[in-house]
Formats: sequence, structure tokens, C-alpha cells
Amino acid sequence: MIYEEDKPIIEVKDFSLYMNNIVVLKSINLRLYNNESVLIYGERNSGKSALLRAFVHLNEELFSNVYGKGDIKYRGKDVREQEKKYLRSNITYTEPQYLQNLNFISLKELLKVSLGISPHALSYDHISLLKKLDLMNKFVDLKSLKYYNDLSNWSSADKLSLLIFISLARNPNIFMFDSILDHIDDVLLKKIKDVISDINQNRVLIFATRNLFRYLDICNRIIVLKEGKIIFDSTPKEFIINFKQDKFRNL
Ligand SMILES: Nc1ncnc2c1ncn2[C@@H]1O[C@H](COP(=O)(O)OP(=O)(O)OP(=O)(O)O)[C@@H](O)[C@H]1O
Repeated sequence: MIYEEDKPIIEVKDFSLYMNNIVVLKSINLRLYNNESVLIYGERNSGKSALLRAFVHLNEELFSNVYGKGDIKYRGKDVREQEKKYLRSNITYTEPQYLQNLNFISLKELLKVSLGISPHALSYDHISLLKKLDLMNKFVDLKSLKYYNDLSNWSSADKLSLLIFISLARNPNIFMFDSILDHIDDVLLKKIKDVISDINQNRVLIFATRNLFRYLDICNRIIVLKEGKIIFDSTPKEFIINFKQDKFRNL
């Protein structure tokens, strides 16, 4: 099927999510289009992660007693009806917990599981991405890779860059970064922003955060969640006007 490009890539219709019989997302309506860079902003527990995980049908896997009502469609088809492997290769979700997970996997295994390749099979594009993320020194001497039995001795910054590399190298249609860039220094943030901004057309970028101002420069749309509801959805310019008028005093 050829998908018409002016149609939403993600379409959420009247979607509510319940966990342990508590409603955590309330009647969400949302359309995401190609080439949007979307900031999802909200205080702790506002539902940012729950919403992004719902796009890849992940809440049900992580938690018990999860129930969704309403629709979430990826390219016109309900995400619950799509093969998970297909869905998750087209929509990548990266969250801080994955940094912990890197302590229990070797680099070789990680490349195999996430990209289906061995360290010796990195392509030219992979290598140029690794260079941009200052990771190439870790890969230069392929023999030394055997020492990376696990990645626990890597710095947090290098682990994060590696996660970004994996996410970008998978070349999905939708990138979802959940709070992942919130705690890094400005130099690395700038480097990662430059690499992310370089991604070609036909993609959607989503950043979920409690750190609004870190991302304003790379987003063209801001969605504010509060207690599981969307309370704002417009441009950064509109957001600043509302912000100045103290409309978000209670956030
Ligand atoms: N397993 C669970 N059972 C019941 N409620 C849960 C469960 N996991 C999360 N919640 C609730 O779902 C709501 C949304 O949580 P979520 O993690 O999506 O918020 P968030 O905005 O991403 O928060 P943070 O900024 O802290 O990451 C919260 O009220 C949280 O307490």
C-alpha cells in the first residue's frame, strides 16, 4: 500500500489508558505528521512515557493490568494489529532505563540484537555516525572489542551516545527519546542535537521531557500533558506567549 504523505503518521483518537484500574491517559486526540519535531512536556507522572509506550504497544509488556480504550494508528492501521517487530523497527523508543540495561550486554551482542550485524560489518554510514558521536575510538581496534564483555565500564555519556547511535542506525520512521537527553552536559547535547537535526526528511522526532528549554531550538511543535490530558498543543512561539502570560503557572 502506498501511504499518502499528507496523512498523519500517527493518529490517536479518544485514547485512554488504565493501569491497575487508574486512568493514566485521558481521551487523548493527536495527529503526528512527517517532518515534525515534537516536544512532549509535562511534570512527573503526567503520562509522557505512558503515551509514547502506547505508540509501540509497550505498556502491556512492562506492566500488568493495563487496558487501553480508543484508537492509536500507525500509518492508518491500529498498532495493536501490527506485528510488533515491524512496529518497533519503524518506531524506536529510547528511555534512560536502557542505559542500565547496557551494563548487562556486550557490545557485540548489542549490535547483533539491535542492528543484526557484527562489529566487523559496520557500514560507511555507521562509521560516519560513530565519528559524529565521538564513539569511533571505541570501535577503531576491532580486536579490543572482545574486552567489552559488558559496557558497565563505559562512561554514561558514551553509553548515551551509543544508544543514540543504535536508534539512528536503525533508521526508523519515528524516533522517540524519552527523557534521555535531560541530564547530559551542554557540549554533548549540542553534538547529539546536530546529529539528530541532520536526519533526512520523512521522519518524526519526539522528545519527552520535564526540561522544556533544552529542546525548544529543535522542536516545531509543543504538546503539554498534565495529569494524563493534553492541555496545550501548538508551536513553540505560541507556547512562549502563553508561558509569558503565566498560563502554565501550575505546571
Ligand atoms: N505500573 C503502574 N501501575 C499503576 N500506575 C502506573 C504504573 N506505571 C505508571 N503509572 C502511573 O501512570 C502515570 C503516568 O506515568 P508516566 O511514567 O507515563 O509519567 P511521566 O510523565 O513519563 O513521568 P516522568 O517524568 O516521571 O517520567 C503516573 O501517575 C504513574 O504513577
